[in-house]
Amino acid sequence: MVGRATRPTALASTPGLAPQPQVQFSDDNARVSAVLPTGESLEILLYGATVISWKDKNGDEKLWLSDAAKLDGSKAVRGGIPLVFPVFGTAPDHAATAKLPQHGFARTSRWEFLGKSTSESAPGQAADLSVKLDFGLSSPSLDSETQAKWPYSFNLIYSVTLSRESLTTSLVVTNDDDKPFDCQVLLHTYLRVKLTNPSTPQKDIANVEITGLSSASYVDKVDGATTKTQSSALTITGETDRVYTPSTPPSDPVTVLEGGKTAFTVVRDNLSNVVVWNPWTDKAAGMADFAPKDGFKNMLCVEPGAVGTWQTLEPGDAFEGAQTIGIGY
Ligand SMILES: O=P(O)(O)OC[C@H]1O[C@@H](O)[C@H](O)[C@@H](O)[C@@H]1O
Repeated sequence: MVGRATRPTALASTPGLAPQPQVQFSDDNARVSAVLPTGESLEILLYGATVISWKDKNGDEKLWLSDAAKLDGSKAVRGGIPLVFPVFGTAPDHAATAKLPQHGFARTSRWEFLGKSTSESAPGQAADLSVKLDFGLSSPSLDSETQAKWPYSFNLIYSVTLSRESLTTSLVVTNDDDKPFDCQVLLHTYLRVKLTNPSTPQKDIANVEITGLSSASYVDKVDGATTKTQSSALTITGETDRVYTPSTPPSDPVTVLEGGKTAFTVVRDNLSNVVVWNPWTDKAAGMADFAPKDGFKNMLCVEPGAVGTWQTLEPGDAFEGAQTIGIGY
């Protein structure tokens, strides 16, 4: 296991040599943050290992976080990137997970910060660093109530890598038990829709288009869980809650366009589903931690996951899934 990292890192200097740029880093035992020498930054709560902020070099926030999100560990965070494990939604008909709350317990458990590592994008490119932050959660650290509801021995390692143009989040689930277990995982990413394209009159979700899902089948959760096929680019014009199973390789990006320009690309690794969610007016109004109430116009959840079926992990087996979100304009 990687040791705990030390507190704020400053520029390193060697007598006679110019200081080498380094990643600024802090850990106050509740949240961990990192800033690259080039200005990009990241903030992660230990509660849920929830990424709550990701900014580009200009300080522009890339993730949507509700103004009313609870950040004190009393409720799953409304925004950022909550982690869904071991069940997506609820599964009343799946005996082993039936007792768990919506989206499982990973997003409401306190994770351990395992450490950080930095790397150069290319040898000798010291100014072009990326940083990887690792977090862990395993069965003994769950509260007794949750342990009773899901009595399996498991280990989760969640790695969040910030580089100049992208954010990668990767989850490894290991079965440490002597019996198999079933699980689902999902990276519940709230992208911020901000439209900085000056030629676009309406600066919100009305001008967003999602490509890369054409011809994918999906379960439409707002239409009685019927299965449909996406015919063209997806636009958001009302409550949207869909579980896509693209037939294209996970490395083919799902692209979020704002006013015709690429705002985000989402590439999956070993995750066969993409959930697209926007609560729209009524659902947003019904969520106490959703603010402002018209915030649905500035957010879009694009959630890579493995949720269409159960991943059955035999003792000692591991499952790994990841997303890389690239920044467009
Ligand atoms: O309110 P929660 O538990 O954070 O869930 C938010 C949404 O998460 C999405 O992933 C689900 O598809 C939706 O059905 C759900 O409403």
